Amino acid sequence: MAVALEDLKFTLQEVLDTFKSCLSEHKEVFLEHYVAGWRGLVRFMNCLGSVFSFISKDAVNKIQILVNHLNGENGAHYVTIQSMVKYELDSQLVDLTKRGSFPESGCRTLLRLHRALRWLELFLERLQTSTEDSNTSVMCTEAYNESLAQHHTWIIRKAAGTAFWALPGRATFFDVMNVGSPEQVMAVLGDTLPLISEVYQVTEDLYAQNNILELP
Ligand SMILES: CCCCCCCC/C=C\CCCCCCCC(=O)N[C@@H](COP(=O)(O)O)[C@H](O)/C=C/CCCCCCCCCCCCC
Repeated sequence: MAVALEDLKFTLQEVLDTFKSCLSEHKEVFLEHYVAGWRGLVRFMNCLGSVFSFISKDAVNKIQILVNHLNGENGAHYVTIQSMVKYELDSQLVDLTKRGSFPESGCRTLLRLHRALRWLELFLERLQTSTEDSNTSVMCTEAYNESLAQHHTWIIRKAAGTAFWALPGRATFFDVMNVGSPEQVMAVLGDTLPLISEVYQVTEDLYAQNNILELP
């Protein structure tokens, strides 16, 4: 039986390794590794239960759009996020003010994942400073309200808010990360966070310089 990549067992270490290989020495972000990082995260979410499947589906859909660009005839332009942005803007392949001809542009699709990466950064920051009594649903909701929620419709915010209450407690959450004791989880989080933050910031700066942070 064929098993989808997203259904394989998650280890946080793998995601760490993927984000490590995301940045070139010139701070370019390799799209292939960026997408692989998201695939790892979706695997993690799939371990948390079917209540998250509407989120997972959207993420998988966006990952697939980017993979299609990477594997398409213009794939050479999609090696890094920088080359993708330049190519799509120079070739006028991006809807800049309202949705129209290019609903699957790499720039708008990646922007959605990029905003979600900010949620992840904020959530992991909270996890890293959490204690045994901390509530994962509260941490997740706070991180969401400070980031992604601002870009979502009321109905999505409600659905996401409801799903967050189904998150397992901190101990189970750490188990699913599959890296060992809580101390080891903290150590891996300490390694992971700066990498994720750097990838986020490089992408944010690139989008800001090109004035494409609000693509429809
Ligand atoms: C290291 C381990 C700890 C944390 C692991 C977290 C794993 C999270 C994995 C995936 C996160 C999902 C990313 C979701 C991308 C959402 C993109 C988006 O904003 N899409 C909306 C806009 O798209 P367009 O309509 O403009 O094309 C779309 O409307 C969204 C639909 C689905 C709902 C999205 C809710 C996002 C909640 C993100 C938090 C996930 C919480 C997971 C629980 C751990």
